[in-house]
Amino acid sequence: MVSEQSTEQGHVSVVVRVRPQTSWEQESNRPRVVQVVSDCLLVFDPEEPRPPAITAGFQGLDSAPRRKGKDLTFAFDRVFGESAAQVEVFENTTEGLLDAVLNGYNCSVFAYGATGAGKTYTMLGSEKDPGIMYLTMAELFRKIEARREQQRYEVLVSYQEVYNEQIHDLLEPKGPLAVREDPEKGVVVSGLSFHQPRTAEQLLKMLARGNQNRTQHPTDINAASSRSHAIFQIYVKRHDAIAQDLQVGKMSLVDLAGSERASVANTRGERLREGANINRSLLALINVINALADAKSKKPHIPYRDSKLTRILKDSIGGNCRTIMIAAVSPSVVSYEDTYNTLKYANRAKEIKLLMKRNTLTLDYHISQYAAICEQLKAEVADLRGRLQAYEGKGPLGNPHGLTHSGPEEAELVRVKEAGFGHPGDRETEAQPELLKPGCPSSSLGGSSLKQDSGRKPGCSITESSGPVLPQGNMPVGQQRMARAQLERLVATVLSVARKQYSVLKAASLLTPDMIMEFEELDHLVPRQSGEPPRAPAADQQLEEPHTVPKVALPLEGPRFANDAERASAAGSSGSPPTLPAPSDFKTPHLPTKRRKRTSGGTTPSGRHRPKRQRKASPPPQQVSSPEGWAVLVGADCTSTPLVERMKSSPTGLPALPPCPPTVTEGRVPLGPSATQNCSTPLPQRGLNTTFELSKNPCAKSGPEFIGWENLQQLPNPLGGPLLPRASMPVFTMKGSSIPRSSSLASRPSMKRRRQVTGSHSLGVPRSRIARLQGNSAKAAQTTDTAGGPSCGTAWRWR
Ligand SMILES: Nc1ncnc2c1ncn2[C@@H]1O[C@H](COP(=O)(O)OP(=O)(O)OP(=O)(O)O)[C@@H](O)[C@H]1O
Repeated sequence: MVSEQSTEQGHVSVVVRVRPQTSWEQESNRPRVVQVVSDCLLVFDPEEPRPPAITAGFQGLDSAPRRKGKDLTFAFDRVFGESAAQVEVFENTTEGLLDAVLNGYNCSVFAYGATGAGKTYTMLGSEKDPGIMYLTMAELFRKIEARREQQRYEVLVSYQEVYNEQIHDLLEPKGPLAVREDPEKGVVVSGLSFHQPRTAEQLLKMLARGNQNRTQHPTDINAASSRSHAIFQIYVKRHDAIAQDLQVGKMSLVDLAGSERASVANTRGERLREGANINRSLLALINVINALADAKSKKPHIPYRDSKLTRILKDSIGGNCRTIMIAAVSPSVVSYEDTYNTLKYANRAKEIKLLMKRNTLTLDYHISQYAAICEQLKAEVADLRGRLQAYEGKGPLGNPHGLTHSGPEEAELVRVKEAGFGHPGDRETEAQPELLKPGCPSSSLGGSSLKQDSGRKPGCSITESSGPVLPQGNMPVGQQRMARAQLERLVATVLSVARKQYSVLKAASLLTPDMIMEFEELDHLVPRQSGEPPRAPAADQQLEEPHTVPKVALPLEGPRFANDAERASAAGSSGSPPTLPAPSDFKTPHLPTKRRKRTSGGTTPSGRHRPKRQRKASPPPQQVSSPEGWAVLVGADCTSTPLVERMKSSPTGLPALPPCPPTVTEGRVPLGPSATQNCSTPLPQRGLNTTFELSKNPCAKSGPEFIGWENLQQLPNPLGGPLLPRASMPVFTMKGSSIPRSSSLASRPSMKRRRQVTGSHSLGVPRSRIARLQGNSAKAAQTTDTAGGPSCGTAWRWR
């Protein structure tokens, strides 16, 4: 692919070279019809008396206007008189193009003129007096040598002729070659050989050999008349060591066959046919020149296809090609008409406009990009190797990831690390894996959730500050106790603030039943969070070996209290922080009714409108077997409540660390009453063990300190069954205020939707990475399936 980087405008340069008279012209004392006035001016057929020098051998020139001078003045870019040396012509024409060729431009030099006008002499020259082709190559090699340190060049040459409308390779003669146009390469002569001369001397030999293959035949005008158009092309490929680009310049040196008049050249037979083809192709060239000169539009029709010559030279005449036309003329009156026509066409060619564009192969840009990509891939491979070695070094044999537990959480943790989140140098992703705690769902580790540090669900990282918390699976017992102590202090602080708020609101009579309920919940939950020693062995086991905990139903809640006083007494005796003062105006019997109304939408007893609960995405709540008994409604999730919003906006600025409800499961299928709650109640027929598991979080515990607000938090069963408790309804949630107050359950569908979205989104990031690590992808996928919707942080975001 060739790109065009820079352009230059200009016109075709036209120079005229007047050859010296031949010996027989001198002997015949023929009058001159060309007078060189200056380096740029000549006068054709000047008005001056000429002696009648027509001899008997040149009857064909009798019609030449000897007496009647045209006296036409032509101006060209350069005019070389009869005494001009080859080097002078070269230095004032082709040499100026060499730099352009070396910089990736196309250039061409044509020698145009009548037969015997000196075209071949100018272009090829002789061994003693080499012409432009040789001088060009010699200078080209010299320039390349001078630039050797900056750039690296390669030179290729080809030499072909167009004879009788057929293309022949002059350096490797074979059959006629076909010409075609390649959309990327331009004009291509199929089968044309390219050669790489190392020195100018090699090139000179090549030219001599090629010229021997060129079709030449003597005519009356030229004893060595070239019967073909010779095209010598030089390709210069430049490799720039700094810019890493590749530029290819092409120079075409063309020695056209001379137009001839059969009557003058006295051609017959084959020579006559040759002359006809020569003239036809030259006519096509003239038409091309005229069309290019007359081109007004951007895409004029140029009749390149009228001849093989013009087809080959399509990209070497005007346009994107610095072009120099060397018009060779004879000064003798014998070539009066030919000289006149040549000067006219040369003068016409001056009008051809050029728009030179540098040819740069974009391939080299790709190569430079490949180099960068290779370096990037190398770095990535090295990084992956290092991480793999780190995993292998940590873990026991057969467990390359250093996991002591085979639970899904570790697999998830590994998956996240493998997904690149722990990439060195990435501060955000470096820190995130440390925030991971076994039990945190996979979805919380996704890209989006990683960016929202605060989005982790409470309990996933137990810390008073924002410092990282090591996964408990790897955390020593001492550290776990310290973390727990921090949690207790934090919860105690939060509880204190809540109490103050409660008192203020109560004094201002601003408490609503929902708020009361929420404070009650807080009061209920906090003691369990705030450091009560775990009672159930399973709970301790969860802390240290969370992945060995079997999936069991949650235990029953603690004993019920008949009233607030009893509840407060029980809480105080348990050693937990004092509970909230029980609202005296709290009427427990009202709440079931209120709940029923709320679930069906409409208006609450207080007159506020409550949105209708969206049951569609919510799993069916567990039916309670007995009105007196509590079943843990694990489907309740951590959703936002106004209390949290108020606390977040509290002047204390304390972080609202929400307690965590018992672990929820993927399906959010409510857990049936456990044996300790109601041994006679059969468990639901659905696969509880596959859908429920206990949270490692101490807040998941339920026990004696659970304040019996059964009536307050009973919810109507949509199936018409007994009322459902919402004991596990979280107090601190993260959702925005758009969620209706006290609508934790109502927000469950949205939570589920959010979880689904989060899960898919977050998993989308690692998935592509995992694809590279086949050995772990299946494990990760399995993890997602088995623990995809569990407890903490699945869709939790701090807002
Ligand atoms: N500048 C010059 N100085 C000396 N001799 C020249 C010069 N130009 C041409 N000649 C001589 O003129 C004769 C014809 O020149 P040349 O063969 O180059 O003509 P031509 O244009 O190539 O003719 P044709 O088209 O038939 O091939 C040759 O003998 C050549 O040596």
